Amino acid sequence: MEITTVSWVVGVASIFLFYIWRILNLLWFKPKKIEKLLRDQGLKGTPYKFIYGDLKEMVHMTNEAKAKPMSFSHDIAPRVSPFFHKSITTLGKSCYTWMGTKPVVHVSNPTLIREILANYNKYQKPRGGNPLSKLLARGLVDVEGDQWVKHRKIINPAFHLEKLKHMVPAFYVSCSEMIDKWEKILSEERSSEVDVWPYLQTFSSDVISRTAFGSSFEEGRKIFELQRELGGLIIKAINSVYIPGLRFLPTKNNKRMKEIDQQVKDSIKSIIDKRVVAMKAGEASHDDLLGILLHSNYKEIKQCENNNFGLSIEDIIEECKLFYFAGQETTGNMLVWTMILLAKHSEWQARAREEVLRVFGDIKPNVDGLSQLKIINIIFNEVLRLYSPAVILRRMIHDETKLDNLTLPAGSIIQINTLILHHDKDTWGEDVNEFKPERFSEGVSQVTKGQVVYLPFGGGPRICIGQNFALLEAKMALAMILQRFSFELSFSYSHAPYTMLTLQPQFGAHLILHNL
Ligand code: HEM
Repeated sequence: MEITTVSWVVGVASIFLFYIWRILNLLWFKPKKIEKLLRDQGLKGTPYKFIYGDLKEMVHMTNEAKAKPMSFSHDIAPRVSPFFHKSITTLGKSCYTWMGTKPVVHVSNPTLIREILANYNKYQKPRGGNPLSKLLARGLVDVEGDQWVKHRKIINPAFHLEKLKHMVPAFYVSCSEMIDKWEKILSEERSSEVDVWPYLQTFSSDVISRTAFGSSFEEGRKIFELQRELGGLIIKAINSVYIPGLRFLPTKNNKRMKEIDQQVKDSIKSIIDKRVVAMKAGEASHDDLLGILLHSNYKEIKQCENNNFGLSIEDIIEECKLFYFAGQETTGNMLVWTMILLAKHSEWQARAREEVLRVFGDIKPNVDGLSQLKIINIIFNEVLRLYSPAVILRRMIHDETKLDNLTLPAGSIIQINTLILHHDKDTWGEDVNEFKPERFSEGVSQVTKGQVVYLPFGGGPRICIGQNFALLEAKMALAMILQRFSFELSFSYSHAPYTMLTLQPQFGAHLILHNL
């Protein structure tokens, strides 16, 4: 009896010690081993700190930077990415930091960046973070390997230039609605202060609702309002709590997030069901993103004569949700920074307006004319360099990988600091922090000398699928704005770029609009 009790106690103690060892290994010994491995290869980095890695310092530095606006300068990396900026400045352009227990290897060598972005099977999108972020966006951004090839092939036709032409009327209507609101504000006086940021957000959101769902625009708008609420709740959850596990409890916020997710899925499904019925009756439009996607999916299934080859309805729901998250905020941001920069650099605003008036006069902008806007093109290039909406690109390796002369352990995160690369003196020259659109006048590859150092839309096979869509939309909006208004910075404008997923003006974009 006693012997049985002793063996039972020994058994339980062994299991207990085994788990303690596994936890300690995961949280301490393994990261410390990785740290030594990276250091022994000559890479400098921050020392690993228990469980959190650099998370606490990152949050602290970000909060400190966010506490006050900066003076008007385009040298924004120290405010936007204070921790990564400091790490790269003090440890070198190639270094490592810690995201919890995972090493983050920062890569800035253009040849290695090219290799990472080209090999999408080896260097995959990071996984295993907060499961709540899955509610935000899945679809194309969240698949790998053959699945990604299949998704991208079916979705690609929706973004062909030929198809995008049909979306231009939706860009025009959404922008007219925004301009009407500004004209109403200015109806009493010739000039008025307007925070243009919320208007540009609504504009880019309406564009996606219209172009994604066509005639079901109003239903689409409601869906995207819910998605915006969901986005806010998710960011709050990710930012406010960093005690592992706590964010997954059934709190009021967490419950609301799941509720919205279900509502959004049900509503999109109902739009799709109606559309499929209309398609079968030969009455459906093929000119909006959903129509093109369903058509392309149907073709793929028919060609392969097997339902397994196409996307499921669940997949299509996720792609529709993704269009909103990937396309709304990014394009709104690009436009808001363009307006802020043109308000500050009035000579470029005048040159852009001159071009728009020369091409269109005061008539409605059309696709052919938009493709002739060269000054606006170089202005966008420079805005996307200085104020890139996506400030970092991340990849993860699942097996030990050789990158140049480094051996990177499985589970490492690879980080390409787009914003910091775009502000690197060694690449762009002494005037790196000046707004000089003319640097792009001979094209992007001329200024970058063909190197992979300019990545506002990412690069390689997984480059942004919506870049032509975004640029056409932004050109239409800017052309229409320049036809009607001139603008300058208001005294109440505070320069405070910061990231909430993408790069935004923290205190809005207060401009003085003048009726022309
Ligand atoms: C100025 C506007 C935009 C910017 C700056 C931007 C930026 C980016 C970047 C940097 C990536 C690559 C991410 C990575 O490699 O990890 C990306 C991917 C993507 N973007 Fe955009 N984007 C914009 C507009 C849009 C629009 C309008 C849409 C759709 C309506 C869109 C849909 C997507 C999708 C689906 C992907 C994933 C592609 C894939 O993984 O194959 N984006 N975007």
